[in-house]
Amino acid sequence: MVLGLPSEVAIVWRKEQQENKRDVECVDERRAWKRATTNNREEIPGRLGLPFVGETFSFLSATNSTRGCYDFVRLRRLWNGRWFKTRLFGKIHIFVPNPEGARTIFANDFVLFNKGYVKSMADAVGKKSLLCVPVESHKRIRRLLSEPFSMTSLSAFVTKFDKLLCERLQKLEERGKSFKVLDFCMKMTFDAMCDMLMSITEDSLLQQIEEDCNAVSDAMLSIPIMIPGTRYYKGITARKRLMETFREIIGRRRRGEETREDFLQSMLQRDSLPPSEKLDDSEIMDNLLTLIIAGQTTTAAAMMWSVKFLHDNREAQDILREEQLSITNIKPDGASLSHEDLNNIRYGLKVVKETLRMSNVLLWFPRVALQDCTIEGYDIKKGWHVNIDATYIHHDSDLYNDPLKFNPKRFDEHQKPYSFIPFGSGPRTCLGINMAKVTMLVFLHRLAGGYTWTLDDLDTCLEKKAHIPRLRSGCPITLKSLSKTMLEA
Ligand code: HEM
Repeated sequence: MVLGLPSEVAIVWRKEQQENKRDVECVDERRAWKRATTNNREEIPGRLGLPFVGETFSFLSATNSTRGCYDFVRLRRLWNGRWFKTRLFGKIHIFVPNPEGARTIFANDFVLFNKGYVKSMADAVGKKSLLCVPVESHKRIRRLLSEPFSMTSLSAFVTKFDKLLCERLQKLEERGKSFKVLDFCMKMTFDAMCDMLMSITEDSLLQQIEEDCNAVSDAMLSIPIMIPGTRYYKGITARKRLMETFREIIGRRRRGEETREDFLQSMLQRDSLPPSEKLDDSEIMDNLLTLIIAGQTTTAAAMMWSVKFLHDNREAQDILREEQLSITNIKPDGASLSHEDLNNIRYGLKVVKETLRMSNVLLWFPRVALQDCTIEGYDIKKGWHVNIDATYIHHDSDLYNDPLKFNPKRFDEHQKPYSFIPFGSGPRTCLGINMAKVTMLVFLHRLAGGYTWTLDDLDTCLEKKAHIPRLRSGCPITLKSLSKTMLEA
């Protein structure tokens, strides 16, 4: 296979996964035949390897390669069929490959399944984080956090994000130099989120918070030993600094020295309400940190993939551009994008969905079985890790015609339930789903509606040691304003 041509699909394993599908189906057929003829309840196949170690080294090796950690899953499926088990870091893992299995898990979240408790994660983001709290607190905290993320509450965010984006894109175009889309989107999403959450706009403070958030994020899946120099140590120290900063801001607001219209203010306004209707300070602070970490890298990676996919698919890019121009052409020059305008970006929304389907920002969603149970006829033991394999589901040719093709129009039709799950589903559905969508829509609107771009590095390798698939190159592009492109044409 020749790599690196612009017309090619970005990631090798995607293509290979598809090519391997027939082989995987053969393995599945043989197993189905065995099941039918022997009348035995079949075990999930797979290699557990040595106690504790299992296949951990193969997993780490895939994670450390430019093919990304999903390559580990792809290969095992090829050997074992669609359902397989493996042992990683001492725990048995099952990868659940279909919408029916996904539905069973989502529908029983907190009852039969829960997120696995990882000590380093709770230490880093905090025990009161949505990612770590038990079911009773989760319901309350989630309800109270949700309101500022509803579509109607995001209007102010849309206007601010649009303004910031326009300024920064214009500067980059005027400079005329190549820049990495990934870095640009990481900064954009981080700055916009800190503004929306706590009205922080000062550069030096933003930089400090970003560095600390990155350290916390790195510590989330590290070995929890407090030795100076380790990822865990750096993360915990960064967390302390962040909590101090958040505490100071909360203090200033409480003393009336500062009032803003932002997420934090809306939480503090509940101070006089009964405990069930408000968050305490540690809940507020842990979740401020959680929102930044959960929202920044995911959204930025998706934005980067949209640029790559649109570059490789000129037809989709042209349709998208036409739609954006039809919106800007009827607005006064320089007018901001309103929340209502976003409702008219219909093709753009399909581009967002297709980007999320193809890029699988979160490759799989991990859960632990709280008791013995069955999923799709397979016995699952208490303590096993069951991973909803969104990547496989999103590339299954039984669910998506020609799944490797970037084809936003496929979303003209409704998808089968649980076959499109980039934001998960059930009680743990992504809290930032609306924010992620509007961020991507505004970005696509301004980028395709104002510029053309060249991709300056055709390398399709993935970043090493990353759990979110991102191009190793960072997707460098050079912008040209549409007016200049038209003059030259
Ligand atoms: C394209 C961008 C995004 C994607 C693909 C994404 C995806 C997801 C997924 C799949 C889950 C559920 C995981 C599971 O079931 O285990 C999730 C949870 C979550 N997301 Fe997002 N997310 C994105 C952006 C955001 C943003 C912008 C925010 C916040 C501002 C955010 C905050 C959260 C939070 C707090 C949770 C945990 C919810 C809970 O456990 O109740 N996400 N996200």
